[in-house]
Amino acid sequence: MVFQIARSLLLYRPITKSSGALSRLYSTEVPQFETLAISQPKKNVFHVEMNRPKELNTFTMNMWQELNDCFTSLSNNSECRVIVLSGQGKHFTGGINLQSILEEGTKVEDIEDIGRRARHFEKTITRCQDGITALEDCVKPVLAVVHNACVGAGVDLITAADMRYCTQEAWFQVKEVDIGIAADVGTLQRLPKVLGNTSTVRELVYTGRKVQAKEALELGLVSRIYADKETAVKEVLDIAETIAKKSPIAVQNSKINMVYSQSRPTKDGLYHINLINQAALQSDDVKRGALASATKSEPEYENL
Ligand SMILES: CCC/C=C/C=C/C(=O)SCCNC(=O)CCNC(=O)[C@H](O)C(C)(C)COP(=O)(O)OP(=O)(O)OC[C@H]1O[C@@H](n2cnc3c(N)ncnc32)[C@H](O)[C@@H]1OP(=O)(O)O
Repeated sequence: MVFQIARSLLLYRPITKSSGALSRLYSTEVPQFETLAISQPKKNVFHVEMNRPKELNTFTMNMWQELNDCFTSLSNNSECRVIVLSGQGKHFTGGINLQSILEEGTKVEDIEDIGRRARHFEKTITRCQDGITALEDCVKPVLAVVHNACVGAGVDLITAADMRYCTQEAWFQVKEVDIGIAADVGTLQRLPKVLGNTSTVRELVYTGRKVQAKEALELGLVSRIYADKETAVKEVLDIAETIAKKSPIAVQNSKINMVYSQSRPTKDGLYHINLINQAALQSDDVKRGALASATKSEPEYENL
């Protein structure tokens, strides 16, 4: 009986493309970038590839900005439910472009006052931080696939992703100490949470030693190791597809709450999800999901 009522409710509310007010909020337009390539290999699954293979996907000022623009845009793109992030070419990334960091230094040479020079760097560092934090702020899950080198800023980047996978020849290096800086775009804050261990993190941060794929798996930095990049991308796209078929309300609110809860007391996190679910429990997705579970059918959900 319950299911008959639920079914009739659903029949009167067919799935339509977002329109009217919703379409003003959510765009399906996919912007183009110089440093990133975006494709849609599966329904509701987007693939973002760092696209500077000749430069080993090293981070320039433009790339930090484009990462921010890209993930902000996909967060608001209703067609997109899950994002897979990888790098084109030989390595996932060689970290910050060393030329670009030296150039940033020369930009302040004409500014005499230290306070004003500092303000210049404040803006630069914020721009870099925002490029990484955009992955965490993006309400769609981000699944990173690392092959070969993942150096410096690459570690900052993947620790802001939801899940990490790698190939068997992948390696990771918190290398900032070797270029004379304290990591400032997220590794120091996020890696301890990812690994659940500050002793190992501090060792990696202070020594800059390389972590091979096997150790990365043991430490919990990655969830799985694949034989090669082609297999890794294919398998991770399949995981992404599984997620993309779930309720977008459930998946996205889970991410929002997990990000919110990661640096707050359990009680605050519980209150936050309580507030979210006061509205979300009234969503069509609950009716569709419950009905599909009860009838062992495949639910379809409206984009979000
Ligand atoms: C406000 C800022 C916040 C952000 C901070 C971020 C900090 C960081 O990311 S720290 C880490 C910086 N990156 C490095 O120190 C990487 C150093 N490079 C390497 O470890 C290796 O080159 C690498 C593993 C990436 C690749 O090794 P492979 O054997 O495959 O190639 P190579 O022959 O070493 O390099 C090929 C050419 O690429 C140039 N190159 C490598 N990395 C960078 C880089 N990060 N920036 C600019 N150029 C890079 C390398 O010099 C070679 O050039 P060439 O000799 O002209 O062929």
